[in-house]
Amino acid sequence: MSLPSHVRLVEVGPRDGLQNEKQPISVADKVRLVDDLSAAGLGYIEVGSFVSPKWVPQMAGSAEVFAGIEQRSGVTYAALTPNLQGLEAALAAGVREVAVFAAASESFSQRNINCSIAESLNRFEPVMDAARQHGVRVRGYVSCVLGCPYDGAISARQVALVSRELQAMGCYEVSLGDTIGVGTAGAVRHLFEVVGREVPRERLAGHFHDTYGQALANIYASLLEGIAVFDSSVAGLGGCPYAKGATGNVASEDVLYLLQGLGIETGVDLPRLIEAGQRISRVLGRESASRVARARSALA
Ligand SMILES: CC(C)(COP(=O)([O-])OP(=O)([O-])OC[C@H]1O[C@@H](n2cnc3c(N)ncnc32)[C@H](O)[C@@H]1OP(=O)([O-])[O-])[C@@H](O)C(=O)NCCC(=O)NCCSC(=O)C[C@@](C)(O)CC(=O)[O-]
Repeated sequence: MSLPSHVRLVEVGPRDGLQNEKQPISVADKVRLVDDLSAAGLGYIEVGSFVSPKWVPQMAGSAEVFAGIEQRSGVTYAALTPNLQGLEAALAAGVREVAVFAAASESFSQRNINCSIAESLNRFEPVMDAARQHGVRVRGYVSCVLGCPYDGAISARQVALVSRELQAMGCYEVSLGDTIGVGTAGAVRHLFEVVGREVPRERLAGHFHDTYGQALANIYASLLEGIAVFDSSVAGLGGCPYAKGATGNVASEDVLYLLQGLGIETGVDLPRLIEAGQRISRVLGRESASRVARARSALA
C-alpha cells in the first residue's frame, strides 16, 4: 500500500500530556499552550477533559481553559467526556467536539473509568444521543490495544470488537491507543489488519506512547497499513495515571519530522511547534522529551 500524501495530527498534549502532572499548572499556561499549538498550524487540539476532579485533578480547570483560548477558525478544540455529566459540562463550556474512551482490557477499564467494558459502552449511549442532538461530533478511543498493564496480552480481535461498537454507536473515528507503549511494528500491522475488517481504515487513528521507544516505528507501520491520523503530544508530554511507568505520547515534533522526511503534508510548522514544546517544558521545569527539539536546540 502506498503512503498517504496527507496526515492529520491530533495534538493531545494539553490533555493526555498534562493530565498526569503532579504540579499545578495554571489555566494561563494551559491557554498559552493551546494557542501556541494552533499558531503552529495544528488543526485538531485536545484541550482538556470533563472527568471527575477526584480522579484526574489536573483537568479540573478545563472549562476555564476553553473560555480562555483563542478559537481559530478551521481548528477543532476537543475534550474527553466519560459520561453524560461530562458531556453536559463540556456543552456548557461551548465545546463542539468530544471523545469517549473505552478500553480493550477489562482491568484497565475498571481502573480508568470504574466500570466494565460493556458498562462503559452502555454509558456512552446517552452521551452519543445528547451529542447528536447538539450537533457535536464524537471521537472514540480504545486503550490498551497492544497490551495492558494489568491483563497483559490483548487480542486484536477484542480491540476490533470494541472499535466496532464505538463506530456503530456513532463515533466518526476510533483512535487505537497503545497506552503502555509495548507494541512493535509487526504487531501494529496485524492490529490494523484485524481491526480494519470491522472499521474502515480511514476511520481509524493511531495513538502511540513511546515507553519502549517504538512509537515512530509503529507510526511508520501504521502508515503502511493506510492509517493517516495520528495522536501525538508536543514535547512528548504525558503518561497515564492508570498505567504505572507509562511515558508520554510520542512527541509531535518527532512525528512531524518523520512525516516531513516522507514528503507527507500536515500543515504544521516545525520551528513553531518546537517553540511551543520548549515553552511548556520551561513551565514544567524540565527538558523537552522530543528528540528533534533537543537536537535543534543543541544546534542553536
Ligand atoms: C468516569 C468516572 C467519572 C466514573 O467515576 P465514578 O466514581 O464511578 O462516578 P460516579 O458516577 O459514581 O460519581 C461519583 C462522583 O464523581 C462525580 N462525577 C461523575 N462524573 C463526572 C464528570 N464527568 N465530571 C465531574 N465529576 C463527575 C459525581 O458527581 C460524583 O461526585 P460526588 O457526588 O461524589 O461529589 C471516573 O472514573 C473518571 O472521571 N475517570 C476519568 C479517568 C481519566 O480521565 N483517565 C484519563 C483519560 S483516558 C486516557 O488517558 C487514555 C487515552 C484516551 O489517552 C488513550 C490511551 O493512551 O490509552
